[in-house]
Amino acid sequence: EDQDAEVEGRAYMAKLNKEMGQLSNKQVKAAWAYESNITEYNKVLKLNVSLETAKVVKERWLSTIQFPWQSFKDEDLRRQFQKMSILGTAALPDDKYEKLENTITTMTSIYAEAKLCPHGETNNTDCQLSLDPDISEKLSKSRNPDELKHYWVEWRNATGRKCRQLYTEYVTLMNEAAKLNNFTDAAEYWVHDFETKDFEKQVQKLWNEIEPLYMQLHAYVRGRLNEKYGDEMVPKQGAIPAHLLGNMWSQTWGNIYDFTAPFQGKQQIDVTEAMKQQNYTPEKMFKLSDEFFTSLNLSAMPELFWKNSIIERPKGRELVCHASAWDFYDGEDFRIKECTVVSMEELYTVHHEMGHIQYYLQYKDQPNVYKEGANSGFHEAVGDTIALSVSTPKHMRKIGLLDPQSEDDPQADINFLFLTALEKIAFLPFGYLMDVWRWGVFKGTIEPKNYNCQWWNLRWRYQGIEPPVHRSEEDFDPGAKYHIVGDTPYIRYFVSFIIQFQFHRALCEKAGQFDPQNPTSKPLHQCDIYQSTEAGNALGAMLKMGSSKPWPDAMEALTGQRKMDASALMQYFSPLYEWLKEENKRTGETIGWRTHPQQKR
Ligand SMILES: C=C(C[SeH])C(=O)N1CCC[C@H]1C(=O)O
Ligand SMILES: [Zn+2]
Repeated sequence: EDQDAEVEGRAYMAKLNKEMGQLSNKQVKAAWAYESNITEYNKVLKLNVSLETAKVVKERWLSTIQFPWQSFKDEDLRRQFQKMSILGTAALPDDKYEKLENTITTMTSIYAEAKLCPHGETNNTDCQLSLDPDISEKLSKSRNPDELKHYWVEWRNATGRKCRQLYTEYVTLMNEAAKLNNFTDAAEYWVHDFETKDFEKQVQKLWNEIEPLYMQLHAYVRGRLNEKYGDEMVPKQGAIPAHLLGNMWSQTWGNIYDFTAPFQGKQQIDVTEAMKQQNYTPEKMFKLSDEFFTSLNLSAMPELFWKNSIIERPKGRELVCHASAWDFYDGEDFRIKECTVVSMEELYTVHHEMGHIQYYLQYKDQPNVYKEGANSGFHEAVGDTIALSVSTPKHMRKIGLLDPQSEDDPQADINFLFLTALEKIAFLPFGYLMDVWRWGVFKGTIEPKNYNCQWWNLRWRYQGIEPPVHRSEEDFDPGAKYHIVGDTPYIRYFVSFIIQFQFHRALCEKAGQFDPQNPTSKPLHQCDIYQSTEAGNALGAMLKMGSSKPWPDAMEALTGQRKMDASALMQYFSPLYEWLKEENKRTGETIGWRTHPQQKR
């Protein structure tokens, strides 16, 4: 009868995939309606659909686990059953599931609707500044430490501080759900998705390999900040004050390129001004990205995408502005929601989100259960990999955002590598510590009474930054970051920032723009795979797999490697690494940060 069970199991799974697709479509539609227009009505609607869906999913799960799928002969059918046998948070009893959904929705709304008063205004009447675009622009452009401190502190008062209790409840419910799925805690449940034993060890090892490069970048940038803001504000051997790095969370430092660039006076490589002069619009940015993908013989965005996406902040309503890409699981409806501003930084976010949509398009004919990235890091890496080609001065000249005769001298080359390092290397410790903190919280090694203190210990230890003002356990600074209140895991971005360089190296090889036998003949950081159908076909073949095979198989299909490997990233940045070591030695910079977080007065 085993044979019959497998025959029946195959028919059952085919039907289940179809039904789960329809359920997902319904649930995503309700989530989209709410996140693109935050009203009480849409919140209730979204919650009801979630509850209803969870009930059906739990019922189906009870049938799924009846099958003797572990003994099925067909490996692929076993894999589908194995994935469907993990129920997730729907395993919670109805009232707790509703509480969990409500808690996440409430925290996300607090974050999305937060408004601040302008700095220096005494009459606090028109406090209507929102994160996107107003406050982000202040953090990016202001060179006034008091103004930067104002927005840094007030944002945390308006978001994290208001979510501390909610977050504690969220953690309890997440751990209950994890246990109902036979995981020790929610950390194990989240890490399970990577199907990689000793996953935490592997990412820790990757960070250790990259840390020396980060330390050199940190020392150099601190030197420039010390020049600009003085010894009092930026001690030469201390941690960097978090509010001076051009970003609300100090997670990427590209916005302070202007006064930190190694060779000043070189040709401008921040193309934001050129975009504005050429009347770039959000639509033009998306069309530019679409054309890059089609130049690789990958899929164009379908008409429905242009019709249903929201690519500019709509007026007169509240919405979740954090950029996102949506699969409606019906093979036709794919959308991006992004409060796009015209800037170079945002052009990369556009490519990032378009990479998600391209992945959805490539695996749209997979069974529903496989409509996901080989792992969640793969999904975050697609758009960024393309953006590594787009960002090259060579490509920017090709599309007219850099003037053609601009010099191609070694100093300009270092400047470009430095700008990319401010985005990619500066990010790595942040991308790592976000879930180190959350794994600790879920495991219970970080208790509610130490949430904020432990957060700053990690921020100090891995990023070498410190808060501009005293922090206490009245604050809840992790909650000032979208992914924490939005229940979105983050180690996926750390994985992405490693593997995107492996993908880039493999694609550049296929495009004839990199020779592994002679890596310096065509430097990896100057490679642009634009219009290479060899590269595009190889990328498409991997994307089409979705999660139908364990991710090492997908990685091998494209790169020939089966492991995450920092060597591609180190190869890409090696000219900068050498320059930074030389420069820091020449100027006598201290590498690292000695002083412990000073208790700010
Ligand atoms: C753009 C997205 C949506 Se998936 C994002 O959250 N990212 C992209 C890079 C890191 C991370 C962040 O903003 O913190
Ligand atoms: Zn993403």
